[in-house]
Order: sequence, then structure tokens, then C-alpha cells
Amino acid sequence: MSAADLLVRGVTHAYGADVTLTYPDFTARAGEHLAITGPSGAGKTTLLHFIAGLLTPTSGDVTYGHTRVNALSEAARDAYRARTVGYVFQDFHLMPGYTALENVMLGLGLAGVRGARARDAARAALTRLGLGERAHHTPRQLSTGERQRVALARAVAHGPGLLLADEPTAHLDRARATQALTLLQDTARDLGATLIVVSHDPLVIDAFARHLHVGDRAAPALTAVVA
Ligand SMILES: Nc1ncnc2c1ncn2[C@@H]1O[C@H](COP(=O)(O)OP(=O)(O)OP(=O)(O)O)[C@@H](O)[C@H]1O
Repeated sequence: MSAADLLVRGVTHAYGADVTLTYPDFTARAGEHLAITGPSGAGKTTLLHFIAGLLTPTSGDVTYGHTRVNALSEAARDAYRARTVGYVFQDFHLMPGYTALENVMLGLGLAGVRGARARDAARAALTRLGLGERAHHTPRQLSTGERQRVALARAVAHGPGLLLADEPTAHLDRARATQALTLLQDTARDLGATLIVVSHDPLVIDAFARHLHVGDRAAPALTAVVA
């Protein structure tokens, strides 16, 4: 899967009657790296969920290539996500009873890659991320940094065009955080994927040339600050 342009236009979202989030329009070109910043509660994770097709905004459009993600049926959104998106969740979301290899294979299965091909691709992704020796360990037997690398291996094994990461340095010390960030950026570059990272960590923000600021929802005018 090669990367395509991502367009976000006129997106708002209401969580019940109390919370309405309004987003700046922006475009991420194929293969671009973008950091989404902003205060806690501004709606950064929610925006990542729209892009991943995990959630449909109340109004507006999220378009990836020729796909209007918000207009897809639930089944089509699942298929879009499985084939097009690699998502590294803040808490990794690994299956505790499965080994690292099996966790990566599960993700590949969703993308339609099964059997020996899935095993080979999962092994290759784990090896590329320095986890070849840890493939048969379960998440509980792995360090936090290793778990994060398994989550990254699962996110990239199927060659997604869009790689999304939510607070990828949140659980790591500075040295590990730098390593994780470099890994994310290098992996995205190798894949030719568009990389979008949500973070309020200055380390992450400094590592990205392009930023999109999602403002506090109390402020009516939200602006995109694009370097
Ligand atoms: N399922 C939900 N139901 C109701 N409100 C929600 C739900 N999910 C998020 N919200 C609210 O929407 C707002 C935006 O949440 P979101 O998690 O997207 O923000 P964020 O910028 O990622 O925050 P943080 O930096 O603290 O993780 C918050 O006020 C949050 O409480």
C-alpha cells in the first residue's frame, strides 16, 4: 500500500450535549511527517480516531486518497483500517495471552494476510525492530520499550500508507523515548508512509518539522500552525 494525501475539512464532533470539538482544516501529503499538539482535552486522540476510521465525526470530511473515510459503512471502515492504517495505541493494546509473534500475526490476519505469509511478515517486522529474539515472549515477559516495539511491529507489518501514533513516548524514559521516536520516523520513511503523531512531549514536537496545533475547545478560533 503506498501513501496518499490525507485531507481533513470542516470537521467537528459532539460528545453528547456538553463537548463540541472543532478542528482546523489541514492536508498531510503522502509520506509527510506531522505532529499534532495541543492541551489536554483539546481533542487530539479523537482526531486520530477519525483518521483511523475508529470514529466518525459529527460533521466534515476526512479523505485519504480517493476514500472518504467518514462516509464508509462500518464494515468498509474496518477494511480501510486493516489495510491502510497502522495505529500505535498509547497503551499498546497487545493481547496478553499471545506471544509477540502472534500479536503481529493477528494484525496481519485483519489485513487478509494469513498462514506462512503472515508468520514470515511478522517475523520480519519483529526482526527489523530488534525483537527477533523476543518473538515468543508474551507482553508480560517484555519491558515497556519492548512492548512498544511489538505494537509498532504490529502497526507496520502489513505496510500501511498511514502510520498513526498516540503519545508514543508517554511511558518511556528520555533515552527510550528518543529511540522510539527515531524508530517511528525511520520505519515510516522506509515504508514511505505518512506519519502522524499526537503528543505534548517537547522531545517529539522538536523532532517534527511540521506541527498542527489543536487548540483548547474553550477557545472558539482554532488555528493550524504549520511550519
Ligand atoms: N467517549 C467519550 N464520551 C464523552 N466525552 C469524550 C469521549 N471521549 C473523549 N471525550 C471528551 O472529548 C474531549 C477530547 O478528548 P481527547 O481524548 O480527544 O483529547 P486529547 O487532546 O487527546 O486529550 P489528552 O491530551 O488529555 O489525551 C475531552 O474533553 C474528553 O473528555
